Amino acid sequence: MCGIIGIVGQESVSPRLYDGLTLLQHRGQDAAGIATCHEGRLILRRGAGLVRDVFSTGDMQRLEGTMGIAHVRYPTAGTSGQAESQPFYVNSPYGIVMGHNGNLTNADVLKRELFESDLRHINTQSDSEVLLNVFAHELQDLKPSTNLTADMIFSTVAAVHRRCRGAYAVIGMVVGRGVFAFRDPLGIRPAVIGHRQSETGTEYAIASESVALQGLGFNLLRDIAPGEAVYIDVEGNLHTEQCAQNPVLSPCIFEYVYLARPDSIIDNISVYKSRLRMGETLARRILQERPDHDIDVVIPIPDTSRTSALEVAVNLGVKYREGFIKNRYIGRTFIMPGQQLRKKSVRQKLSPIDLEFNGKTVLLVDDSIVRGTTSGQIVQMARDAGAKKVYFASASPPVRHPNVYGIDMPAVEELIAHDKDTAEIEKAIGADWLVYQTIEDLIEAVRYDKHPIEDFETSCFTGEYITGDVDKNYLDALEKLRSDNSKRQQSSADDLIVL
Ligand SMILES: O=P(O)(O)OC[C@H]1O[C@H](OP(=O)(O)OP(=O)(O)O)[C@H](O)[C@@H]1O
Ligand SMILES: NC(=O)CC[C@H](N)C(=O)O
Ligand SMILES: [Mg+2]
Repeated sequence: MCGIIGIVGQESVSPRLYDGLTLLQHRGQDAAGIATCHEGRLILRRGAGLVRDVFSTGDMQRLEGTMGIAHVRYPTAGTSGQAESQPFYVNSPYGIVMGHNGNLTNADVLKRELFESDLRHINTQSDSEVLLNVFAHELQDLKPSTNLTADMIFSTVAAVHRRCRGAYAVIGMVVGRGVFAFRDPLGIRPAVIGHRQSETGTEYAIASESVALQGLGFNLLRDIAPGEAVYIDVEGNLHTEQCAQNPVLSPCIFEYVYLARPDSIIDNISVYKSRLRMGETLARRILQERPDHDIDVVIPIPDTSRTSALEVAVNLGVKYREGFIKNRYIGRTFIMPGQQLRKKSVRQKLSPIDLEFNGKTVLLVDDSIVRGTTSGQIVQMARDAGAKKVYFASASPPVRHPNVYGIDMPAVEELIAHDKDTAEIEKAIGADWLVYQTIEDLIEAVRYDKHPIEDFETSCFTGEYITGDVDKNYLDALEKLRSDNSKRQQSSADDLIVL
């Protein structure tokens, strides 16, 4: 998952793009970029690091213009360095920049086609550069005149849908012409559009999550529909069109479990409320398995599990206590690159308040157990703080399968649950008792009350890949390329080339 944002405004957009990126920082901590357009020129600044580290005051002054796009990156392809930070740029036709959230599952085939038939060169390992070049090729293929129309953008997106597989929520800008955005035909990754009235006219913004629009003073209009494209021309006119043959809204359920901020609304569902309901269904399950439990206190593992843990406590009728304090200067652990860094950061990030553990039977609640990096260490920390017994509950089911749609969990062996049943995982993380949410309850908690979402992308829990093109060969190749081990080797290889 990455974060995307774009604005067509009446006044300078770069300060707002910057602020928007900080509101989307939880979606990507590795790299950031902003591209603006001023007097027919493109201004682009991108680099590795957190938003606050990438842009200097001087950069912000240079990023002039009333139209622009921006991106925060959490890589799922290629490396995490500056060269693959986004937005990407191609100079023809018109000059296009693009930022992408998601992951293409047919990037290799497309890359070959681009080279052999479309005569385009891809210079990185990033699938997003592939996506931009497919877009540019298809737009070029329309033999466009100097007058770029909304219909030409829509025909191009329709062609992108025909060629690309996987997940893509995209923000792009055509230099001097306008900003466009689109979502893949399954709407796996989120994107919303909002507007605001300024003294001189209407401004539009598009972002991965509504929290970014809200924070910038835009009113949420709606989600971009799966398969739909949106184009806001430089005059500020909004054009929209459905560009897919058979769109079926199937958002990634992990957005609700962990990825998104709780104060966002995705596909008309409040992430916060879905997490509260996850707590309710999890408590129901706990009571089914242990009607006569002896839990003294429910303790969340900050940050993301707080909302669900609160509702677990309320529904069990047990005290809720903040037993771990989070160091506010450390980011999200799960999206850090490399297991060593992730492991080290758990103890730097969380420290226990001993008196909440001492002599008590505690129920620790987390939103998910993926590699088990957090849960294993946290159970030990609870014991070291004097807990009598340590129970553990996960607000989502066991993560047993790689994700190929924009979450970097490529190697099945790295997932703690891949070859274990619940009793074995319980043992591996050192808990006295472990309970998981079921997939049925998770879906019920997110969908709630007959919400019209037809399907969810649930592959990391179920192994069912909704795009229908992910088989064992694909997963084996992905694992070879992107497991922690191979990434370590790749980055040392990169260093050699640079030297
Ligand atoms: O089993 P693991 O591989 O450890 O992954 C799961 C953990 O990682 C995430 O926390 P993270 O620290 O990334 O972010 P948060 O502060 O938003 O909870 C998630 O909330 C779990 O706590
Ligand atoms: N997590 C994402 O959305 C990643 C986008 C893209 N696949 C990249 O690696 O840059
Ligand atoms: Mg967490």
